[in-house]
Amino acid sequence: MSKHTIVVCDHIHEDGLNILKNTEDVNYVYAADIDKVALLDVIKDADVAITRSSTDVDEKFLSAATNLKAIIRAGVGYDNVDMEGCSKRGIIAMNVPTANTIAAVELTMAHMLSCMRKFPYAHNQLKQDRIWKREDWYGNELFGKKLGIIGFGNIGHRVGLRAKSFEMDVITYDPYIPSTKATDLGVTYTTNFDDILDCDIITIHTPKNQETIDMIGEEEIAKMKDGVVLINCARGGLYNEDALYNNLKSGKIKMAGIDVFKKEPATDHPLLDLPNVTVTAHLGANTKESQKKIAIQAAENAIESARGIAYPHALNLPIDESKIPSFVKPYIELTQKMAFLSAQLDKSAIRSITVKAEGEIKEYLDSLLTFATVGALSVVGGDEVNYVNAMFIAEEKGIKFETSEVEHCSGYSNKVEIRITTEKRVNSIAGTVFDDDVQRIVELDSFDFDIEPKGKMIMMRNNDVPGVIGNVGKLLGDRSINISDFRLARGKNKDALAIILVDDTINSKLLEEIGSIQDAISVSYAEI
Ligand SMILES: NC(=O)C1=CN([C@@H]2O[C@H](COP(=O)(O)OP(=O)(O)OC[C@H]3O[C@@H](n4cnc5c(N)ncnc54)[C@H](O)[C@@H]3O)[C@@H](O)[C@H]2O)C=CC1
Ligand SMILES: O=C(O)CCC(=O)C(=O)O
Repeated sequence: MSKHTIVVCDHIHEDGLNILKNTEDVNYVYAADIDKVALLDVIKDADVAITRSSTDVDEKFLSAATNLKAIIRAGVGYDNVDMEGCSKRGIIAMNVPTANTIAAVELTMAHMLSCMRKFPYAHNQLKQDRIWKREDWYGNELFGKKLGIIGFGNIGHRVGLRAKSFEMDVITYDPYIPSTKATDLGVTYTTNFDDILDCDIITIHTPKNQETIDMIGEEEIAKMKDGVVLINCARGGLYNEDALYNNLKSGKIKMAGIDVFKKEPATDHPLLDLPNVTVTAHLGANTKESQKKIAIQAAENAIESARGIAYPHALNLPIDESKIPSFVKPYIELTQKMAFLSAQLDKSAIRSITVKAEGEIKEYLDSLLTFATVGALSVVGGDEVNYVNAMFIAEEKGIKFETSEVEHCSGYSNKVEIRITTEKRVNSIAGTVFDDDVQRIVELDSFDFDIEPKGKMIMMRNNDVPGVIGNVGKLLGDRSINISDFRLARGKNKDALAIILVDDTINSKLLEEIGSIQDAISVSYAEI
C-alpha cells in the first residue's frame, strides 16, 4: 500500500496525533520538537504538513517541501503562510477556522478584566513579595464602559456578547458584515472608525493583512481618550508596537492586554518591561478543549487531503466549490477534458486560451476558464498542474486568456467552446451535457460531431473523396489496431474530418503513415 507522509511541524493535541498514527495509509512524522532548520530536511518528504503559528510557511519552507500537496494551518490566522508561494506550487492551504474561537474569546475577556483590576501585579505582590497592601490596587469596572470592537467575526462578535453580559456599551467597526449582525445583538454598528477611537476599551479581532497592519498607530492613539485600555489577542502589529510602547510609557494608554507580538517568541520585547501591560505568550488558542478539537480536525483534514478526497476550508482555491451548482460540475469536467484533448492536437507552445459559453453556464465562465487552463497545461505538466496553480503557470508562460458570453443560438441548452491558439494554429472544440451528466463533444474545428470525450482518438482531416476511409481501415487493420468507433463529419469545402476511436495507442511513426495516405490533409492523435 502506498503511504502518504504527513509531517506535524508544531505541537498539537495527542488525539490528533493518535488519528495519524493509527491510519494505515499514513506515514506519520512528528517534527514539533526539532528546530526550524532541521525541519527543512524533514519537510522534503511531506505530502501534507500540519503547522501552527510557530512555523512560518515561507519561501525557505516551501522550497524545501518539494513533495508538498497540502498544508493544514491548525488554527485561524494564516498570515504566516505564503499563500501566493503555495498557489504557484499548486499546494492547497487550509485552516481550521472555528475550533479555537471560544478559547480566544475567553482569553480576550481575561485580558480585559486583568487590565481593569491589574490582576497579575496584585497577584505578584501578595504571592511573590508577601505584601498585603489593598490600597495599591484600586481597579476599574467593565460595567458601563464603552467597548470598541474592531472586527466582528467569530471571535469579535462573541466578545461583544460577553461584554453585553457585563453591561458594557458595545460598538463595533467591521465594514465587511451586515450591520444587523451587530444590531441584532444590541451592539452599535459604525462605519466611522473615529467612533471606535472614542471608547474606554478597544479590542481588535481582524486578520492580519495589508489593510489591518498598523491599523492603530500614533495618529489613532492621539485621538483616543486619555487612559484608554487596549487589548490585542489577534496578531502582533495590528497595533503599531512602537506607538503602543510610547503611549503606554507616557500613560496616554492606561493599560494594554497583549497576547500576540509582531515577532514571536517575544522573550525580550520592550513591552515586557512596562508595568502597565498584561501579557501572555500567544495563548489565545491554548485551552485543552480547543486544542483537542483543532488537532482532531487538522488530522482528519490532513488525511483527506493527502488522499485527494477533500480540502476542507481551503484558502487558496480560485473557485468556491460550495457556490457551484450541481448542473455546472459536468460542464467543468467536460471543459477540462476538451482542453486536454485540444492541446494534444498540435505539439507547440500555447499562446492563448479562449472560452465561450452560451446558456446558463455562461455565469461560470471564470471557473470554466480555470479548468480549461488545467486541461491544456496538463498535456505537458501532468499531475503537477492543478486548479490552484494553473493560472499562475499559464501567466508565467505568457499565455493570454479571454472569455466571452455567446447569445443563445446553437439549439443546445448550454454549450462551452474552447479555442486554443498555439504557435502553429487555432484548435477549437465545443461540448455540451445531455440529461444532467452525459458529456459530449459537439464540434471539433467547426465540424459537427456527437462523441463522448473518452479514449484513444485519431483525428484525420481529408479531402472528401471515395476510398479514404477504406485505406485508413486497412492500414490500421494491417497493424492489428482495432477500431472501436468511427465518426465522420463532412465540411462545406469538399473536406471531411474523421474521429477514429482505437483500442491501442498510436505512436508517431504510425501517425505519420496515416498522414501519408492519399487525400489525407492532416492527422493528429489524442488520449483522454
Ligand atoms: N491569539 C490567538 O491565539 C488567536 C488569534 N486569532 C486571530 O484572530 C483573528 C480573528 O479570528 P476570527 O474572529 O476567527 O476570524 P473571522 O474571519 O471570523 O473574523 C474576522 C473579522 O474581521 C473583519 N475584518 C477584516 N478586515 C477588517 C478591517 N479592515 N476592519 C475591520 N474589520 C475587518 C472581517 O470582516 C471579519 O468579520 C484571526 O485572523 C487570527 O489572526 C484567532 C484565534 C486564536
Ligand atoms: O496556532 C496557534 O497556536 C495560535 C492560534 C492562532 O493564533 C490562530 O488560530 O490564529
